[in-house]
Amino acid sequence: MAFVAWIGIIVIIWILFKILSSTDIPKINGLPEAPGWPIFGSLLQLGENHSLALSKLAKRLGPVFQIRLGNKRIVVANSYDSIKELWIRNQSSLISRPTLYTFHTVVSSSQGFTIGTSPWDESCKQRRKAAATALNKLAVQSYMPLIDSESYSAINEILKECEDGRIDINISPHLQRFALNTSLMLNYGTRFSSSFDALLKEIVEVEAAISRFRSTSNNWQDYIPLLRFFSTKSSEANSYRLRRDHYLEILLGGLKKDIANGTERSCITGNILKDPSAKLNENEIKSICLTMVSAGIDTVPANIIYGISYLSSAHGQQIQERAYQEIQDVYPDGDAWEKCLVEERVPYVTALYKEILRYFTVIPMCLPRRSISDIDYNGVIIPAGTLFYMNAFAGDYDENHFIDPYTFNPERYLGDVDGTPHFAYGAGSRMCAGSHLANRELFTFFIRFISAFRILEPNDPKDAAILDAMKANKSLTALVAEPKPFKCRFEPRNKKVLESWLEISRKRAENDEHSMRD
Ligand code: HEM
Repeated sequence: MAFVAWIGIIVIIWILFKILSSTDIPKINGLPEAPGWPIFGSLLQLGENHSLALSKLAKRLGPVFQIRLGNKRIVVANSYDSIKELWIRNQSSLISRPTLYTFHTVVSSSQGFTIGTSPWDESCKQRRKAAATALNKLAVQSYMPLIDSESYSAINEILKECEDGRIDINISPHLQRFALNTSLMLNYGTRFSSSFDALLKEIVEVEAAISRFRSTSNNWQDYIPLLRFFSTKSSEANSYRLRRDHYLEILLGGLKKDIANGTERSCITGNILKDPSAKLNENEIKSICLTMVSAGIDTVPANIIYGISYLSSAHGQQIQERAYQEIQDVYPDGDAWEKCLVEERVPYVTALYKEILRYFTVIPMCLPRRSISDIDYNGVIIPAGTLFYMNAFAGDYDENHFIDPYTFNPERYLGDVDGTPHFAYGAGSRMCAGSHLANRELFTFFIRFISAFRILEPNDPKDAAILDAMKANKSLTALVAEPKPFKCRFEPRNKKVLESWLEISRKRAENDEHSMRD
């Protein structure tokens, strides 16, 4: 009898073990698997820094392997070639996105999903199309006056604060405002006039918090349904959702009022709202607004801030001098300030921002995908419905593709460059829709900044920037890297000339303002 009882207990334990270790997709035959525990899968091994932990596993298991996180089975790609194979050659299969509990059920329950978090369906297709039209080359050129006035105002503020390079300053607030204003102007035709505006602070804080709910490493309840009963995350996420709803209402309400009064600026949402043929309903319009506000809010400033942090170092100063010389060679008469708005003709500065994008890869674990059809990967059949994670940081530091990847070297992007220079914008069918706009923002900013200032190390060495991309990230569990605080000095190269450039941009912004009101 006792023997039968023991058998019964063993069978129950075995069944429980099987249930707790089961996954949405069964084990994929032929693909290496990372070790894991019942219930948790590999969550415990991955810790806070998923990108780094997965890179270490890849050394043992090879560039592509399967991993179990709670009850989800995920295929992870960790090398340049494997990402290209899966994300680009199989892009029609990898066109969808998964829905994850925290972000999709709690954070997004009122304003809908952003484009970047929407599974592929007819509505997502329409929204992506509308966003892509509003972000194509021609459209982006028409937004350059905004980038002109926003970069003018950031540089003007820094000039006022820098005391000709004598004091150490923290430039983050100026650059966050630059990026946020650009997003808000593009989307709603509105802007903040001071870097310390309360609503600006609110938006930056809430978007950063929501970015943490979107990370692959911070939300165990996405993978372990049992935790949803105990987690305090849901109420936290809910409170950020309410705060976000509040400012989105203010922004959209303001634009609708401006349209009613005929005082609106030309902007993406305004154009959609006024276009009777746009086949988008209210929720889809809100989704696009949410996408535009959130997409560039942390990614663009993170790249600019990291870029400046590197340039302030001893090695960065050599890079600055080379960039300055190259700008002088193309524009010997000092008209780079103006010409950068209409053309991208300084290859070294283009190479510089590409290297910033690669070196800092501010979304180290790219936004997740879900496959909609089977994929044959080197003879292994990965079934439709599988989750895919791109370890973009690992791809961008792949020694088999990039020579000396840990060295910051813009020259790697001079001359003939592969069509996929890096994975900072992801890749394939759902690659970043705003990459052209972001590139233009980065180019304009660095041309103007390097023409305006010598960026120098701080007087106090303890405020110096950290140059290792991973170590310089304050928030490893967030979706988007957050630069750790640092200070540097800005010495105007030629104050008189700089003031004359600033005056031209200021006058132009003022005229725009007047012609809009007339
Ligand atoms: C340097 C700045 C930026 C970086 C590093 C960046 C990076 C990314 C990445 C990694 C993705 C996911 C791509 C994938 O799954 O393969 C993405 C998606 C997206 N980004 Fe960006 N982004 C930036 C700026 C912007 C801006 C300024 C906008 C628009 C105003 C924008 C709009 C979008 C949209 C709409 C998607 C979703 C695409 C889709 O799911 O179909 N991004 N971005």
